[in-house]
Amino acid sequence: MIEHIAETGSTNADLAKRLQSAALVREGDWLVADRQMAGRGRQGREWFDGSGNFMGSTVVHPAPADPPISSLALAAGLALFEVCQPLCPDNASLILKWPNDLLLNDAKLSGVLLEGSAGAVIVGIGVNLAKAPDLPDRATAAFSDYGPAPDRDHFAESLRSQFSIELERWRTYGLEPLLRRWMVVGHPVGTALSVHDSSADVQTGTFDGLADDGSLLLRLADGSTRAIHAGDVLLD
Ligand SMILES: O=C(O)CCCC[C@@H]1SC[C@@H]2NC(=O)N[C@@H]21
Repeated sequence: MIEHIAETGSTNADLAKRLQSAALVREGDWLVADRQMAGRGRQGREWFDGSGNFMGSTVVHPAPADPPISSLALAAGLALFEVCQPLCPDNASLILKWPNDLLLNDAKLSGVLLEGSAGAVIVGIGVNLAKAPDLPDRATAAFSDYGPAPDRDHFAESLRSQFSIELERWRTYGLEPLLRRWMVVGHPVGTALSVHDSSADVQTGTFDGLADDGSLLLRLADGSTRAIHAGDVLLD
């Protein structure tokens, strides 16, 4: 089920509140907002409130036999990719940047924020359908830069359905097929990139594939490889 809300602070915060008050938040259900006045991004950043954009959150209740929870980030990215790829203009390229940002012609089209709450994981997704924010530090894109913006409600329904499919695959078949698909639609091996962590440390190198748990393998200048479990990746 998709619940619509006209205006809120953050759909992630709304679901966290419900989980903390022991309200039942069912897996597969989504909360989608028309406006977000305090949208949250990764690493403490704000998420732009773009009217006509998709801004929504859902919940995953981890089961004991599930793959590592951090790998949900990759499953969410794949769901987004599969929904957005058919909407892409022919003259634009769409790739996943680790772990789950979509880049449309190298500019950020969408973001995913995973937050833990009361034993559940909240998966919040924002997609620039109708408007991209002007950001000082990175290029952004919206589908509307290339043609008419996709219908938000139709998009929400496609994403709800595809996310359920990816979640089911993640649970049933584990990470191996997911990682294989990610390698097809993500930035290629050899891509020069830098990883910025929350303490402002920067590591540079080239992409050397994904480890079995979904972490990013970074090849450093000295030829050694380091597994990156979290951080903000910028492609050079
Ligand atoms: O920084 C990122 O790339 C992640 C952005 C995630 C934004 C979405 S919009 C819906 C949900 N509610 C929030 O407050 N944030 C997420």
